Order: sequence, then structure tokens, then C-alpha cells
Amino acid sequence: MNQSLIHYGIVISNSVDKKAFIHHVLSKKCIGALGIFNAYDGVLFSDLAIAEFIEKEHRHHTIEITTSENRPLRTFSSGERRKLFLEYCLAQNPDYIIFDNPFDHLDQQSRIELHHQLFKLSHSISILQLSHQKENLLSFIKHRGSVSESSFVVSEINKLIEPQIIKYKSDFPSSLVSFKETYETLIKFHQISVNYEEQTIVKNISWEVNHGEFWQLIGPNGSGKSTLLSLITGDNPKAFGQDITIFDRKKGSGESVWDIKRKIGYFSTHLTELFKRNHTVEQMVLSGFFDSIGLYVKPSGLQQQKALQWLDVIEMRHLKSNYFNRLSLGQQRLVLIVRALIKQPPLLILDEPFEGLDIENTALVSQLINSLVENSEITIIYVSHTVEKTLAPSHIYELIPTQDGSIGQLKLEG
Ligand SMILES: Nc1ncnc2c1ncn2[C@@H]1O[C@H](COP(=O)(O)OP(=O)(O)OP(=O)(O)O)[C@@H](O)[C@H]1O
Repeated sequence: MNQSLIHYGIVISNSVDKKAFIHHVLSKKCIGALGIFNAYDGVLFSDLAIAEFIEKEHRHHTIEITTSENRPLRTFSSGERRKLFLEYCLAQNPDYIIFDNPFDHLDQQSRIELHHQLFKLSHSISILQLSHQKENLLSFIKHRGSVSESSFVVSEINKLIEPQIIKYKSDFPSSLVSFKETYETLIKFHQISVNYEEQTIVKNISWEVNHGEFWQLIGPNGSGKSTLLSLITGDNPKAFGQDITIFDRKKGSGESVWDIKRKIGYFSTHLTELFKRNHTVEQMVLSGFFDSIGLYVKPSGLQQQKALQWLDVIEMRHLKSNYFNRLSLGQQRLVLIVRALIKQPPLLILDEPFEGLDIENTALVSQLINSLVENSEITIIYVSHTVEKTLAPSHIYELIPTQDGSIGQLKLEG
């Protein structure tokens, strides 16, 4: 495609079936402005492509991209995965690459570096960028458009009607599960370290999270944010033998992982990476009551009612019987966020809740979080690489990488 390099930036909202649109482009069925891509072979760089790759490695017990490290892509942090996957895409020597929200999961420095890298790349390869937000379109891409929901035709961006930020008036549904116990110290880490073989990931972390606090956890890619969260949720055996107090109880004093999970609502963009079952949207929301991913027990009528009320909040009741797997990634993430908070747990953990959301859904999730902060006693920890102007965490904990693993510091104390 060298002689006719063309770059396109396309704004795509969560209501467009992005999977189908991408398939449409890659299978050379574009009409109109994007028709030029029909003559060429492209590859996809996206969260979905990465998730499928991880699934493939898992299924075949192989390691393809990260052979030098001898561990599967799944064990790398979100930002690391993206960098490694880009190398993999380039190695295939495609005519063009579809970059679906390329800046997601990246810290500020990595965003700047990727912007430079893509600019250089644009001299040798065509780029089709998809972005949920107009502000994230690459500055050097001159052709810009938005894609229509039904025909996938691209129209000029200046003809676009700006999306309206919906103010959600409906009150959020009340809680069904009542947690009678209150906890003073939800999390207390004392001098916690985590190593993988000879590499130290975090070192001597002492961090305390108390009742009703609203925390943001920050740090560059690979600094250990998700690792810390996995120590809390009971998903990391590295917690064993360390001085960790969770819900006022010393870890290792007889509590089961399920005791802990019962009190936590958890969302991560990786939650459904290997999830292949045909569960409906409603079942997925309901599973939040049972701390499972997907529904394996019969819910009560009241629980079903509650799930529908929550689907109303995210305006997805009409999709309740659709298969979760068929939703767009943005819709799946909204469903999983609601799944995390349906039981209104004492502790809510949101690992990158804004990734993959368009401007309207970002506003909705911000409003959901703010409403919980104002109207409940839930303690919240969220991870985000970007500053959400509408959120005002009362505390910020920062991981700072050093040669011997990340150290932690309190950046903002409420
Ligand atoms: N099983 C493992 N073996 C070796 N290293 C691992 C393993 N799991 C995680 N790591 C490494 O631990 C480091 C911290 O990962 P983690 O996912 O906690 O980072 P993060 O701060 O959440 O990053 P990001 O912002 O990119 O999501 C990464 O360098 C990752 O590669």
C-alpha cells in the first residue's frame, strides 16, 4: 500500500456494533470513503484481538509473542500487553492496521511514545484509527469521520452532531443485600512485597484504606496496581504469609476467599477474557449477587427485579435476553460494572472502569460512582490512567517504580 498511504480517524460510539464494523472492513466490504481499504490486507490492534489471542494461547497451551520471557501474554499487565501485541501486529507486515482505541490502558508517557511511534509508522503503513472520543484522534490524521450504526458508512466529522451527555435522573436502585457488619479498616497492608522469580514487582507497601473512603490508585504501566488489587480480592497466592488485614481481619486467620469476595464488588477489563459461555445480559448482572462470572444458581424474584432496575439505569433492559458475548465491548463493560455494584458491597474495586467507553458512557459511570460516594458508605478504590474531571477521590495512592520494585506513596489525603 506504500504508494497510496491513507490514514483515517473514525469516531465510533458504543452503540455501533464495532465487531461487525471491523469485520466489514477486514473482509473488504467497505463502501464510500473507506472503500480504498478493500484492495488491501489489514490486521487489528484492539482489546478484543488481544483477548482472543490470550484465549488462543490458553486453549493450545502455547506462548507465541513472549517466548523470551517464557510466560503467556495473560500474565503481562494491560499496558505491557498492548506494547507486545503491537510488535506482533507489525511482524505480520500488513498493508494497514486498524487501531481500535490504541491509547486505552496506557499511562501518560506511553501515550506520548505511542503517538510518536504511530506518526513514524504512518510513513510506511496505512492507519485506520477507531476512537470512542474525538479528542483521542491522532493529530496527524487528516481524514476524519464517524460511522453510521446501520450501514457502516463513514460521514464527515464536521457534519457530526455532538453526542449529548445524558444526565441520569433515575435514582439508582437500593440495595437488596444488607451488610450488617461495618468495617473500620477495610484494607491494611504492612510492608508487603511481591516477587515473580527474581523480579520484585512491589516492595514494602504499607497502605491503609478505611471505611467510606474514595481512593484512586495510580502508577505507570506494570507498576503493580492490578497486583495489589489481586492481593485484596484473594486472587493472588502471593498474599500468603504477608501482613495483610482485610475487613478488620488478619489474612490467614481462617477466612475463606469467598468470605472476602462476598464483601467486594469487583470490575476489571480482564474479567471476561476467557469467558465463552452463552449467558444472557440479565444473567451476567445477576451473577454479581453470587460472586460468579455468569449465573449458575437460580436467582430470587427480588434479585431479578433488582437486575432489571439496574439495566434500566444503563438503558439496556431491552438487551436483557441477548447473549453477553454478542454485546459490544463497551456494552459488556457497562454490564460488568453494574454486576460489580448490584449487591452494594462494603468495598467496590474498579480496575480501569473507563477504558473502552464512549463519552456518554464515561459520563454515566462517573455519575454512578459519584452517586455511590454521596449516598452510600461504600468504600471505593478505582484505577485509572487518566484524570476524570468529574471524579474527586478523597485519597490517591501512587506506585512509583524503582529498580527494586515499586514503592508506594500517599499522593493526596482527604
Ligand atoms: N505471573 C507473572 N509472572 C511474572 N511477572 C508477572 C506475573 N504477573 C504479573 N507480572 C508482572 O507484574 C508487573 C505488574 O503487573 P500489574 O498488572 O500489577 O501492573 P499494573 O500497574 O496493573 O499495569 P497496567 O497499568 O499496565 O495495567 C508487570 O510487569 C507484570 O508483567
